[in-house]
Amino acid sequence: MTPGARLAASLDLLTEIAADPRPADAVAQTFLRARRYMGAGDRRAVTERVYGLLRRHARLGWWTGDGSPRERLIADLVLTDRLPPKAIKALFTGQGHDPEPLTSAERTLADRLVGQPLEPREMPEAARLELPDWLLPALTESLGPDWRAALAALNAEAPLDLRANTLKTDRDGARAALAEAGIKATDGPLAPLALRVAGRVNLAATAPFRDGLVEVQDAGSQVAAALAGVTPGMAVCDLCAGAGGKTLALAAAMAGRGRLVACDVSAPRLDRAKVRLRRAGVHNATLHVLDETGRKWLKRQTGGFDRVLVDAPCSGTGAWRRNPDARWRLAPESLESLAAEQDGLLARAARLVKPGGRLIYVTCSVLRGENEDRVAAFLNGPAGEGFTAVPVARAWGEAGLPAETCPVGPDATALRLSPADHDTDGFFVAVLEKAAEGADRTGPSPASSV
Ligand SMILES: C[S@@+](CC[C@H](N)C(=O)[O-])C[C@H]1O[C@@H](n2cnc3c(N)ncnc32)[C@H](O)[C@@H]1O
Repeated sequence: MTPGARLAASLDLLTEIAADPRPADAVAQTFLRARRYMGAGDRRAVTERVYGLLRRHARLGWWTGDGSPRERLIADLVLTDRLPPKAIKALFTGQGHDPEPLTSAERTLADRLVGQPLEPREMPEAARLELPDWLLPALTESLGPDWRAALAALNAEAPLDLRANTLKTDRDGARAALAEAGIKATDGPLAPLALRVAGRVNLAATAPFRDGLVEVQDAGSQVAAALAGVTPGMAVCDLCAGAGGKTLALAAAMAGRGRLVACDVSAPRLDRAKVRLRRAGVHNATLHVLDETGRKWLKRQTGGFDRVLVDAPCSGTGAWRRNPDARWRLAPESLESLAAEQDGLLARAARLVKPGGRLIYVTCSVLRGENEDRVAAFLNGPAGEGFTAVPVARAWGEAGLPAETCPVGPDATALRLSPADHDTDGFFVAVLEKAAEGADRTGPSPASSV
């Protein structure tokens, strides 16, 4: 494809993303699948341009007066690529697959932006930080004094992290298999099975992926799954399993022994999990769609599990690096309904935990209202009766994670991971233990330390 044709394809994809309620990566996947003629370099160029435009959405919107995808692209070529208007005109020829020539308004826009910075001093803070105005207070309150750096890191490109599948290999074995497939991987942060791949690769086409030696999973997500402290022989329920990212990690920790149940309200997501579990060589997992029948089945499992993982539906603010468009799809009402859903899931999960067992609450949100506040509400309410928060450092050690890498002190009862501080996606994890039968339940209020 010519450089102009790549820009035209980028515009088509951006326009489709703007019109589609699905997340950008799902739209991009469909878009690229329908264009098999595009080579690897073309795909990379188009994806990089479109994701760049999504990461600069508010700033380009400020300069163009919330302009069309075409105006934003023209502004991006001037403000980010620093192309002079003459060079832009040479790309927008209308010939072959190039975009249509610039209109006179578009020429004026390009001329006006020459020499301007992407982020001038007078640009409002929310636009500079690529945030909806209404979300700024909740984010600054949740992220603490370094919130600017935290937000900048959440808008950077994310690396590709893999988890070595211990049902089939170990980290060195996976690394060697990747190297044979031409992929260089280094150790990822915090998680002992994490491998980090430099640059963009077509992992799905490689033998180590097809043979189930590695799975795609952010290192922070690997830590969250590890903190469940699952061991072979346990009964484990992954209540919001989705496409199985954490289910796979739990299965590997169980080494094929014990009972693993993966539930979700979404049948298509569980279908994707089924494919991944098969590829990974997992044979001890059963999947349950939580429709009416599934819910009735689950009710009969009361007190049946050593571990129940609630990887709750959330705002996804911690995963903004991977889904830069997600920030514009959030609404204040959705945060309220998510909190209610999270409370409901915690209550449902609590009933499934055996005495002496644990409930692990995880989100990929950085917002207090979905994290510490939900855990405190649970522990202080009737559903959390008999539960206490386990210190993270204890759960860390029990999970076999090296003590020297534990990011929090001995008393912390919740873990927050972030791109700025830990080089992972943003995650929140709390491990909540149900008192063993006959245990003394008196003691300090467990919620006070969350
Ligand atoms: C954060 S995602 C799970 C990601 C998955 N655990 C992973 O690691 O790949 C949250 C999931 O919760 C599911 N969900 C939403 N409401 C639910 C409910 N009431 N019960 C169970 N699952 C629910 C969603 O369909 C979604 O798949």
